[in-house]
Amino acid sequence: MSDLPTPVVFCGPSGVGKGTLIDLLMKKFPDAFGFSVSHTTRGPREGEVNGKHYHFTTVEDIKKEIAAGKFVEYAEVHGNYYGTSIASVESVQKEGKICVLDIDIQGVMKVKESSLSPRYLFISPPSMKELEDRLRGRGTETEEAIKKRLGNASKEMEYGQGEGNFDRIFVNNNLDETFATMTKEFKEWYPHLKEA
Ligand SMILES: Nc1ncnc2c1ncn2[C@@H]1O[C@H](COP(=O)(O)OP(=O)(O)OP(=O)(O)O)[C@@H](O)[C@H]1O
Repeated sequence: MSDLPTPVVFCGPSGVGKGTLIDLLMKKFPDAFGFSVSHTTRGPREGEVNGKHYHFTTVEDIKKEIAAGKFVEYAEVHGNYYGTSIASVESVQKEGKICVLDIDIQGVMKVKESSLSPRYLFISPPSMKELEDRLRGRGTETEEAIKKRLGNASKEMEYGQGEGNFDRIFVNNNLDETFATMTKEFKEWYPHLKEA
C-alpha cells in the first residue's frame, strides 16, 4: 500500500469539455494536479525540451520498454509512437500531486491492462447535437476532422456508458454545474485538496 495520490483518468468524446474541466480544477486547486510527461518518437520541435515537453526516444527503445510493461498506455500515430510511462506517472505522484491522464478509449483499455489503478472518469455530452455544436463552436478543426470526431463519438459513448467501465460519469451540460459537482466529488476522494 502506498499513500501516493491516486491518478485520475479523464476520458470522453472530443469536444465534450475535458480540457476545460481540467483547467478549472487546476486553477481551483493550485499545485494539486500534474500532467505526466509523455514519451514520443517524433523529433523535437523548436523550443521543446527533453524531459519537460516530452521524453524524446526512438522506436526501437520505446518498443522494448512497452514489451517490458513499462508503459501504462501508448498509441502509434502516423508512424510515431506516443505513450505514458509508469515512471512519469510516478514522478508526479512522488511530488504529492494527482496525476491527470487525458486519454481516449484505446488509452483507457491499455491503462486497465497496466499496473496503474487510477480513478476512471467519463465526461459525456448532454446530447450528440450539443457535442457537434461545441466542436464547431471551438473552431479548431476542419469539417472533415469534425465529422471524424463525431463518428468516433458514438462508439466512445457506448463504451463510456458500459457497465463497470468507469467509476463515475459526469454529464457536462451546464459547465458551472458540472464543475461544482466535480469539485464536490474530488474533495471527497482527495480530502487534502485546498482551494485557492
Ligand atoms: N458545459 C459546457 N457547455 C458549453 N460549452 C462547453 C462546455 N464545456 C466545454 N465547452 C466548450 O466546448 C468546447 C470543447 O471543450 P474542450 O476543448 O475542453 O473539449 P475536450 O473534451 O478537451 O476536447 P479534445 O478531446 O478534442 O481536446 C470548448 O470551446 C469549450 O469552451
